[in-house]
Amino acid sequence: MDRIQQKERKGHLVLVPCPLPSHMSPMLHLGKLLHSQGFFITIIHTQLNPPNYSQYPEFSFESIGGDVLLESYSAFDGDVMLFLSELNMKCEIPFHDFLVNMQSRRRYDNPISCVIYDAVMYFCAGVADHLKFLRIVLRTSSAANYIGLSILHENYCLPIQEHQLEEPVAEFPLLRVKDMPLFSTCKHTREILTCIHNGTKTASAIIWNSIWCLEHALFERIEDEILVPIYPIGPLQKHCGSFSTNVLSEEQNFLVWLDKQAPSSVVYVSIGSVVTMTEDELLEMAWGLANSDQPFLWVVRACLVDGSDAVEQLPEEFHETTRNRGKIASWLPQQKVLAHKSIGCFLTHNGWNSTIESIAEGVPMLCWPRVGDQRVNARFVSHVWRVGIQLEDRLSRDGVESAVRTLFSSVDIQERVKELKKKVEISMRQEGPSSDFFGRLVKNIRLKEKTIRL
Ligand SMILES: O=c1ccn([C@@H]2O[C@H](COP(=O)(O)OP(=O)(O)O[C@H]3O[C@H](CO)[C@@H](O)[C@H](O)[C@H]3O)[C@@H](O)[C@H]2O)c(=O)[nH]1
Repeated sequence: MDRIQQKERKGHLVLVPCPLPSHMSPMLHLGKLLHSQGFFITIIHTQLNPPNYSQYPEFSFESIGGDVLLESYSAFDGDVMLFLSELNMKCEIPFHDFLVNMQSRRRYDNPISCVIYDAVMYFCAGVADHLKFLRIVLRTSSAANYIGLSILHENYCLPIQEHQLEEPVAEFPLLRVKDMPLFSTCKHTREILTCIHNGTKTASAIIWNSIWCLEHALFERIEDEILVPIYPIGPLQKHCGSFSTNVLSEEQNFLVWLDKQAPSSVVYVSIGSVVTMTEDELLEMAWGLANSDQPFLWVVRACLVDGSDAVEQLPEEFHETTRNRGKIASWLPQQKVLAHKSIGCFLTHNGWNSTIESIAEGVPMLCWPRVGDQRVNARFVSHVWRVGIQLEDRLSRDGVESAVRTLFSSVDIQERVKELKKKVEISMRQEGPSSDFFGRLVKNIRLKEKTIRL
């Protein structure tokens, strides 16, 4: 039974997640947290990757654009900018109609007090402002990525010359030019970055799925520049540990296998939910793991290698060599895996969720960034927080083997990541920064609600 009864709930928040799985999940976690503070929560979603209603009985759901068909991300050949452009164009009118409809019913129903939307769903800004709804942005990537994108946006001078790649970025020397979060240069890129930035800078507040102890200097820099209150309340997935999803029985088998491995010995390998690799990279990764002599647990999604079943492309000789110490899964409960005592390192593409999940569990990283913000995150992991090693250059079996060996023998890196894990734990405690920022966020929304009612 809910601690707060339905009739006692006050304040109605409309949450608009982006349908990509790694964006959807932080927003749903945020919804759970806000619901625990007595708000009504309505989740707006598209027909693409709709959330599973039965896992969230406490929320209301509204599907917008019933007959507006959205193509899946893969139809855009991995071009996130083209995907976002299409997504925002198709959602704007249905979302407007939904809010107008809610406004006309406001005398009877619990009126909406605020729209909270993923920064990349930038159509929400114009609609909410036009209809005079309070709006707050959720950012699901790092503060460093935000700064990198702002610099790109203001100094748009692509394409970057080859000889500049190793140079530090003048406005942000923690990054080299080649670490900048460049996305595609599709004709909409500039327009999309402008929309995302303008929407963020003019919001009432920004919620960040990041952690004060990791990026406080950057948050201060951003706040000075844009004068919008920032609430770094992450890692959202960790706040909601108690709400963790069920583990399927086939996934349970992998956890049982982990139980049998030596402490801190297993290399966990995953490159997230959308990134793909070539057949050549798959083979180099496989032989690098095999030659490292460490046990490994590897997430090989069905669509990991474009156009064919990735597992079938692994040679029989590889399976033979690693039979007793390697496991391949199509999907795993990643947070549970990272928290397992047998995990010794995470070979990751450094998506932001994976990066903070790894830090939160004190697991050092082998960074193999592919696109966009992953390069920024990898640079911070390897050179700012110094809790990992980056695989530079073309992926090779020797590179993977030698990086795994170096990481397992680096006591410094292991100690630093354990220290960082402790700082994250402190952040999440009742008086810690993440909890404190969350408390302030709730107060801010309640205050604004009152102003709106007056
Ligand atoms: O077997 C698996 C593999 C992944 N995950 C989860 O899937 C999420 C993956 O998210 P992330 O690490 O952020 O990677 P992507 O799916 O690639 O995320 C996209 O969105 C992120 C947030 O904006 C960006 O940082 C990335 O660059 C972008 O590719 C994480 O929560 C993982 O725990 C699982 O639960 N099981």
